[in-house]
Amino acid sequence: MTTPPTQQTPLLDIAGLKTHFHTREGTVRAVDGVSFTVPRGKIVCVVGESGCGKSMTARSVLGLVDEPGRIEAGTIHWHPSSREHPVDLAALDPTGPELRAVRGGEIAMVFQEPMAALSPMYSIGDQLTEAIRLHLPLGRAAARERAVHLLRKVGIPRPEERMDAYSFQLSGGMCQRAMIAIALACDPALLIADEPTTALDVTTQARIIDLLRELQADTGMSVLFITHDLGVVAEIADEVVVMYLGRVAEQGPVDAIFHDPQHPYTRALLGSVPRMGAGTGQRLTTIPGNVPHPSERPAGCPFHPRCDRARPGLCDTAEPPEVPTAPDRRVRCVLHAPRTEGAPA
Ligand SMILES: Nc1ncnc2c1ncn2[C@@H]1O[C@H](COP(=O)(O)OP(=O)(O)OP(=O)(O)O)[C@@H](O)[C@H]1O
Repeated sequence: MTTPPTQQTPLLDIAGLKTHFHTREGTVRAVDGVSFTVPRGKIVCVVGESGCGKSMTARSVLGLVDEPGRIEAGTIHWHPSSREHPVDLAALDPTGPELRAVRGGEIAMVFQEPMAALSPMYSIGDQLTEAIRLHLPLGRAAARERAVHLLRKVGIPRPEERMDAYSFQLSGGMCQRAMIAIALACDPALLIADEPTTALDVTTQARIIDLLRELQADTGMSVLFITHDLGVVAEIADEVVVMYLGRVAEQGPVDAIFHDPQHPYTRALLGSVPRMGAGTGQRLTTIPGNVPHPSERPAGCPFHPRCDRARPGLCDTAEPPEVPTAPDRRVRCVLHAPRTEGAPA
């Protein structure tokens, strides 16, 4: 029996994903039981402090986890409309042809450092044309025409001339636009953007965010956007996944997360950034301490040593399950866990 995806079928469905690194010092549980979905035509932002496992979650989707890391458990169901059946990307050989075809063809990725991601040895046009011809059956002239069209689409002025430029002749913002053009070369159903604006100045950052929003609306693709910056989340997200130490602390629609954060970690993150319209007298707070290394995960809820609402004897003993608090929201905190003996009212 065939099951073509409907608009309600998630494009990407990550369930119980565990990606660990087996090092000489011990096991680093970088991603430790992450579950969330990316709906069709939506922008999902994964947010959290450095080291929470955001990048490793994204890299796991594409089989780009470096040694000694590997996916230990979980599924990553991928169901674009071009496929009748979903495929579990976690079960594919990361170096095999099936995942290679998905990478860059059905799912594209842009990274933080556009200068480093582009080769200084080849022109922008050559790199773009190669990306197009790798996945589409186009001749040289047609691929070049598509390349110029893509450069224009990502807002690069005089695209015909820029085809011959090298990355070192372009600004950081222009390089990131070129990277986005390469990512769009094959009309991906999903674009994974890992901190794509972090290395750029604030004005350029805002322009790239606008561009990604426009491209998403224009093409209908989904975007999985990795960032530590809640300002960026507010600008671009439809849905938000808040990660802490390899797990999802809270997830839900962007308005709900910003107006009614339910996990103390989300509240603390929001308390550390200025809010628009809140005036000049607003008090910003910092989250005490640092994210522990995953190999030194605290017992119980991993956030409890930094949490202003932690209950001794409860939060430091058992980690609460992730529970729904609304049809489209989930949170992993004892404050929202089903009542158990000894739990706070
Ligand atoms: N090759 C590796 N060997 C061992 N541990 C690793 C390796 N790569 C990443 N890690 C660990 O995995 C954890 C998660 O890393 P990840 O890059 O996903 O975090 P992140 O939330 O994306 O942070 P950042 O914003 O700093 O990139 C970190 O504690 C990191 O030290």
